[in-house]
Amino acid sequence: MLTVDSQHCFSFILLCFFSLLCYSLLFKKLKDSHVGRDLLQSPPSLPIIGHLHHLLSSLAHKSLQQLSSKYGPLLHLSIFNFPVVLVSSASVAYEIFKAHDLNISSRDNPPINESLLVGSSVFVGAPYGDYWKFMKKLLVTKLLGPQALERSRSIRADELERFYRSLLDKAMKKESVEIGKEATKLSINSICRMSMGRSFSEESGEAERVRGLVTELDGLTKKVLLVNILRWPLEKLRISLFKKEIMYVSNSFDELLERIIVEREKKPNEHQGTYLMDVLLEAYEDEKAEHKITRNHIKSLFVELLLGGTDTSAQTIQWTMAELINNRNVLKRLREEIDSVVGETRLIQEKDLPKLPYLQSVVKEGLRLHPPLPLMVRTFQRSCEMKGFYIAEKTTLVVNAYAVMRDPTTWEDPDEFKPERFLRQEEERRALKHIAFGSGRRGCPGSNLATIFIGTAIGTMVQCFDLSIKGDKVKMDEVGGLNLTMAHPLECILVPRTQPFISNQQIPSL
Ligand code: HEM
Repeated sequence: MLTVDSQHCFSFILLCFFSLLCYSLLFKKLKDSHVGRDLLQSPPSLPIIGHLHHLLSSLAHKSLQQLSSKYGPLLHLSIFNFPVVLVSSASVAYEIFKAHDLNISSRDNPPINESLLVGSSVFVGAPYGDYWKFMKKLLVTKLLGPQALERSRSIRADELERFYRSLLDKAMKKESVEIGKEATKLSINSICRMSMGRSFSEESGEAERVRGLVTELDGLTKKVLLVNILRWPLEKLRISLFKKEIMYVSNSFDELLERIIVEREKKPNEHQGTYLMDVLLEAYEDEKAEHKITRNHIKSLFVELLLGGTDTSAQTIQWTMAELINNRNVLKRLREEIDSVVGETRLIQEKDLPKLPYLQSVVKEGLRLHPPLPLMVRTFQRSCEMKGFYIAEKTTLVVNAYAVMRDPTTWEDPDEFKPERFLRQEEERRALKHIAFGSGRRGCPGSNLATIFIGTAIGTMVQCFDLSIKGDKVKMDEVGGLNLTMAHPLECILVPRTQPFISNQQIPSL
């Protein structure tokens, strides 16, 4: 097995050219059962690598958006002869998620079996089947469903207050605040306490280490996507792409999570049945459990929760605050709503969110313009027809959520930050134009939690502080990667606009 890392990537691509030339001469295309049927339109491509260069481009979602605005919302791409269907409009996304949901409810695991990030133990990449159903049920009942969220409300209230106090402290010292960093702390601490009953210690440096690993993992997402999409040709050629980098981050998480698991195993009765971590450990030790799980299954799930649940919310908080700073009229209206509903004597909390429709619209609009995961990848399990076109089994599906949510045929002024659109038009609220959380049975199970994180964090900053930045406007450039990240992370000086609040937790009637 050949292992390739980033510095050798260019030579690797050259090698691939030659190897795949031989490969495509020696092996037949996947299947020819579509002969005589209508095939999707395919934009011009390069020899052998096909459309791979669009996915390798620094902003893949934009490169694919340009392709679709020129050639149409439903396209056939090929990568080394392996078929990919690209969806870029709300109407096609609607059809695919409604009519083909079961058929596209799997993603294919890439073949670094031993890795916690992309190996055989992952949940996000697990095929739709018994293991996925077992884990999804636990995730919903123990962490992300409405009743679980109700039970963990006081943890989030506590962490929101810690977030507020940290901002207040920096405001008093006139220190600039990196909004993304503060938001990451809020979401990591909340998710860890909600799922394991503990957060990582700041004093021992453990918390900083975890944030560092989440950032490294974030930087790996594009490589992970490539490994995913190139899975079949790489397997045939027995090449393992980016293995060293992926295994380094995977091993670091492994070490950290093993320590936590051993700690808990020493005190088996301390949290029995309370947290997701303990329920999983009970299932791991129970010979008769509904589904036999391994230690790696538990570790992989926690790595996925840390990545999928924390950076996504933190990025959205950062982008949306940047939009508010650049659109002062929206900020003014939002502040008026919060002042009139929450007042100036206590800190906003999540129970206020249903009474704050404009804040909810601001969150939706932030996610519409800046979806943290702009490309969603699935696999067609069986061959099917879509809009009269034939799609072969095992075709990779890429839904460009970024293009769908800026599609000028369905959104008025698609590139403008206009939260009112969600208040004004009933039609705008309908699902599937807004697909920041995906859709169907593999859609994001953390959407309610994410909406709470984003709504309360933005609400706190708008309610409690005036924000200023260097220069007139925040620069809104995106940086390459699979996640939609700000090229110039948002830094603000905060000035308190309310008297410091006493703790919400001490007000029993709230
Ligand atoms: C702004 C925040 C978030 C965004 C935009 C987001 C977006 C997404 C998207 C686009 C998917 C893939 C959906 C699809 O293929 O249809 C996904 C899957 C997932 N998300 Fe989220 N997410 C967010 C926050 C969270 C949170 C807070 C959690 C949990 C703590 C979470 C856990 C997951 C999991 C476990 C999956 C995999 C689901 C499966 O494969 O069945 N996400 N998310």
